[in-house]
Amino acid sequence: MLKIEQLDVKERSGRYLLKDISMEIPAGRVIGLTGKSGSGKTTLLRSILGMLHTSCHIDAGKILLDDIDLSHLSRKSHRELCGKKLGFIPQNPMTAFDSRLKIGYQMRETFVNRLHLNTSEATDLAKEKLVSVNLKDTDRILGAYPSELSGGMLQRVAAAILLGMSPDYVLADEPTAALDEENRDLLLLIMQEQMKDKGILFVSHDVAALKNLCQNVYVLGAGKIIEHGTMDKLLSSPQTDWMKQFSALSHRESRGEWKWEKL
Ligand SMILES: Nc1ncnc2c1ncn2[C@@H]1O[C@H](COP(=O)(O)OP(=O)(O)OP(=O)(O)O)[C@@H](O)[C@H]1O
Repeated sequence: MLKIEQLDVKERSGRYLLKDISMEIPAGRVIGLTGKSGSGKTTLLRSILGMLHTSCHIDAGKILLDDIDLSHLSRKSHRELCGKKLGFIPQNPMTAFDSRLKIGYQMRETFVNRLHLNTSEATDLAKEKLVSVNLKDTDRILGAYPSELSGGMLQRVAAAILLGMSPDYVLADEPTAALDEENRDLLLLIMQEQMKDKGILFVSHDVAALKNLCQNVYVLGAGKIIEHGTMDKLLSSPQTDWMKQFSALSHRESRGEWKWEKL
């Protein structure tokens, strides 16, 4: 279980970026996180990953990963957990890759260093996982530089690395936001079918994805949890202004009149 208990995060001036956040992400469940732009979603993911900017710090509370408290770990110990216990799917996969190195080198190095495989085992694992995310032309993908692949392909390569690492918990930061419909559906299917034993925290504004994938959804507003429940309940009886607006827009979207833009 990944459990967050009464977490407060402050920036240097003393302003709270997160206040009294508590949530549970059990293994085998997908928990949604949504809310207005600037409400603190990325700050929460960064807190869990141990990647807060130096101008911010955890001021109170705990982040328990199977009983290890991450809130007081050194960056080095945190990094060791990342990959094996904790994985991340970024919004923009381009930022996850080194543009100067071929995909094959980056996949192999990750598997060699993190899983202690030899080069040939790492190459085999890379190929197997690329095929599992429907990138079947593995030699071409492994031989390509990141800039030679589309955003959807890179997002799938990032998913293939994650599947190879097989961490227990996955943090996904609006992973479908930059994808076309086909790649979006494919990524959601990969998460649903191939990551079904993981605990996933899924940050999104994608109503259909939140509805279909998540058992429980938390709504953040100005650094606090302002609502939570199933997506169906949040949409049918929204309590806060933001959720009322989100619900109204999502109804229009489902009739094909509206495309998502950040509220
Ligand atoms: N390094 C930082 N130093 C100080 N304040 C920060 C820092 N990073 C983010 N913030 C502030 O923290 C608040 C939450 O930002 P955050 O990026 O977590 O929101 P978000 O919900 O992820 O937004 P979006 O949906 O636009 O990605 C904002 O007020 C932002 O200005």
